[in-house]
Amino acid sequence: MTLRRISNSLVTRLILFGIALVIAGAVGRYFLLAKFIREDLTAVVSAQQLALAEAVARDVDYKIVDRRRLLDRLAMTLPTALLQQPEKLQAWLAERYQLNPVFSLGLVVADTDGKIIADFPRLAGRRGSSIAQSPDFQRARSGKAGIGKPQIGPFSGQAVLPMGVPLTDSRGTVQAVLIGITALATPDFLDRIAQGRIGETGGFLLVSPRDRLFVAAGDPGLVLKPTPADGVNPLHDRAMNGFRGSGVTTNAKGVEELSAIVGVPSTGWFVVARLPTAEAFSPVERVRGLVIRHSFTAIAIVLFVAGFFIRWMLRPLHHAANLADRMTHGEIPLEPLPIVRNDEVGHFTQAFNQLLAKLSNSQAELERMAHHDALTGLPNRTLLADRMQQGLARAQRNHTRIALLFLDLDGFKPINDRLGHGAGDLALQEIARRLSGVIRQCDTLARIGGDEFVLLVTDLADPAEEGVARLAKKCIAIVSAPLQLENTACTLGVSIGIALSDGSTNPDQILIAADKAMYEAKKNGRGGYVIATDAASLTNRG
Ligand SMILES: Nc1nc2c(ncn2[C@@H]2O[C@H](COP(=O)(O)OP(=O)(O)OP(=O)(O)O)[C@@H](O)[C@H]2O)c(=O)[nH]1
Repeated sequence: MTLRRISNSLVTRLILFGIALVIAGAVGRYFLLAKFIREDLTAVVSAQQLALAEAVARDVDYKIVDRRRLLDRLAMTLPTALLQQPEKLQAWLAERYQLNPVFSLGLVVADTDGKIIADFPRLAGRRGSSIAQSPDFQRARSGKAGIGKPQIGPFSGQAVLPMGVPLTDSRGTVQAVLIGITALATPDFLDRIAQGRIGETGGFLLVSPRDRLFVAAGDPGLVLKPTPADGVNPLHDRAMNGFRGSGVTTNAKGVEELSAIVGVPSTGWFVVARLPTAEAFSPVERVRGLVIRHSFTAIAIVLFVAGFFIRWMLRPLHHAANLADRMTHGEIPLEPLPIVRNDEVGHFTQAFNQLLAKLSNSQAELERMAHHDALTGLPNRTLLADRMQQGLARAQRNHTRIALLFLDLDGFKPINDRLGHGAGDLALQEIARRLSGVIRQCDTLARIGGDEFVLLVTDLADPAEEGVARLAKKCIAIVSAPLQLENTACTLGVSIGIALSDGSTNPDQILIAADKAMYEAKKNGRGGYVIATDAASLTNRG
């Protein structure tokens, strides 16, 4: 099979069409399915992230509020008289600290000048030092309680969160400042941020927008580091400006993340629950992989199964085309093709068979027209020649003789002239019918001209002359019987020339001899017959 034939093949085209459909379906599924799943996952994962961030933010808020309340209570209950008695103040702080050590790096009291007058637990160098320059001290000194900036503590060297509250006398005058300091790494403080994991690679961040730094993070290296500059992470920028909610963004390290942002009311901070989209949307990639693998499977099915199936479906068509080819080349006779199935191929084969039948009928009709006279339906000159050939051959083989009776009507022209051509046609048909009635089945009556008929008689029994003479008389009698044409009685006659042959002559010779004899009969006065006398010469002439 040549490449061209393969490329033109219906099977090849159907298979390619099937593959194209599979690929189109796969591409559609690859993009649409992935899009829908990603959208759905975004909604689901965002809701989960928000719930997680919400829980963590509430936890952080609770711990901050708890500390602030404790600090406020301590400030209210601290007797101002102790401010003048550092040792007692120190003992008072120790007692409170031991009762509730949430301020892991201690409680500190500074006088109005910023000098630390008591602290517990004691840290080297803390007592006696000045924190006058600290904004947290200054805020509390001015009468406002508040949460300070997360920072590295100057005495502990650890990341800490200071909280300050003013100590006032009965008139409301600030007498000192009480500061509680919590190490950010204190257990059960921000550890849900530091240790919390979302999925395999996600986690939490705690951001202070006021201070533009990370308060806590899953990555310890980020703690107290400044937040990214504006423009680096669009979602972070929005969060810094007050946005709370979820979205997909690319972080400072270039990783795409799905992040949910929830505020911590007591501090103005916000918690970020983040999960890289590569992990959040991993089902999308799995679905894509699945679609691609299934597409290959589908293509394999189209190639192997559909390929065989289509070949099987079209095999009858292929077979029918082969048979039709062979019929065209004459290798097998024209005959109906087998109808294998009642499908389109079967329908096509049936239509072909009907066309073939119609062609065969037309061919048979043409054949008949080529060998018969249209007016009378009798064999014409061509068929007569063929029959003569066969008759002569048989006579020679069987040592019998044949006779050719050349009949020319007498008085036919006047019928035409008087009654018209139509009546003449009717007369010719009636004569043909009458003559057909007197001949044997094996003889041939032909019409070879206007009013000329030839009767070929084979297998003559001896004496042949007597037999043909009887036949000629019978023909003369039957033709001469009156005719009724156009309600007019008419009479015709016939002159007959007869030639006999033993089979050694050719058809033309015997026809010429019979024709000549017919002219003799005409000359003799019409209505009779003449048997060619030069039968010997007919016999002998080659
Ligand atoms: N109606 C009809 N006439 C035909 C047909 N073929 C030939 N003829 C006519 O038949 C006539 C034959 O002429 P003739 O042989 O002279 O007729 P006739 O009167 O029998 O004369 P003789 O044969 O000499 O006895 C002519 O007028 C032809 O035109 C035909 O198919 N139908």
